[in-house]
Amino acid sequence: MGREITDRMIFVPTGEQSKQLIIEAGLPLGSIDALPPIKVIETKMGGVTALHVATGLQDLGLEGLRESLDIAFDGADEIDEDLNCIKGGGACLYQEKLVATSAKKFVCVADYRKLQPRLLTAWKTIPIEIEKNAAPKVKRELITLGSTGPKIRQGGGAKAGPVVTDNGFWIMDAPFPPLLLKSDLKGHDKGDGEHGTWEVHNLGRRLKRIVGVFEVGLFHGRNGFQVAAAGEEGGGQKPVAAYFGMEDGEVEVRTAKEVHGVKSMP
Ligand SMILES: O=C[C@H](O)[C@H](O)[C@H](O)COP(=O)(O)O
Repeated sequence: MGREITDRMIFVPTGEQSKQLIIEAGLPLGSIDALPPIKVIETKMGGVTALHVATGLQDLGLEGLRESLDIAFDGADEIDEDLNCIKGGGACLYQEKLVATSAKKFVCVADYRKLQPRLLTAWKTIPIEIEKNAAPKVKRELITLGSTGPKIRQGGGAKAGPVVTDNGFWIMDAPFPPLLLKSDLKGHDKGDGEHGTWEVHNLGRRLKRIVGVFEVGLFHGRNGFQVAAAGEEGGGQKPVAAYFGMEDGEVEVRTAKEVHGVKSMP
């Protein structure tokens, strides 16, 4: 893509690292809270004509709507056969989820080691962003839900004490047994933790309900195709496609099988 095209695009980062990459490449930098308005309205106030774009105070008055991103690209720590993802290995999960769900299409790019039949196969923990005062309570609840030995991520040699995210929160890495897909569910096991097993979507929703949890590093539920088919704006947490760099240098592409419209899912 030449400069004549990229200069007319806006690049929105998912964290500090990608922000620096965009700046260093000289690409137009945008921000997720400043996407262009869908329409510009002209109004008169006190005889003065003003262009009311869907920004700032107009948005607080819920009068404006912003454009969705056309496409979001990101990596993942693990991806299963249904394109559910674990993200947050680099502690950036919230902004990544914000960008993915603001994009009509989220495309995942990863190497072959990230592709596993089920989540929590090679990557053993779910990164969960938490408010630090809630850490003991969140840990207790995670253990109740079946997590064995959830731990607050430490900065190691780079920082004394816990890793602090871009949002000022901590990361709790929670191990769980490998997560089931909906197609795995049979008999009495609903994948709701009762039999020691969780289905991805069930666990993602359950973790998000814990008070003190800011965001969960499971990307599950709908993809962008399903959001569009439901007549909604924006995107889903799951990628519409994943590109895997294989060991032999080839690229394997997996595209989302679910394209039907589904409402009221994350
Ligand atoms: O917080 C970090 C993100 O979820 C990354 O996308 C993920 O950890 C994969 O990173 P990488 O492609 O560098 O292995």
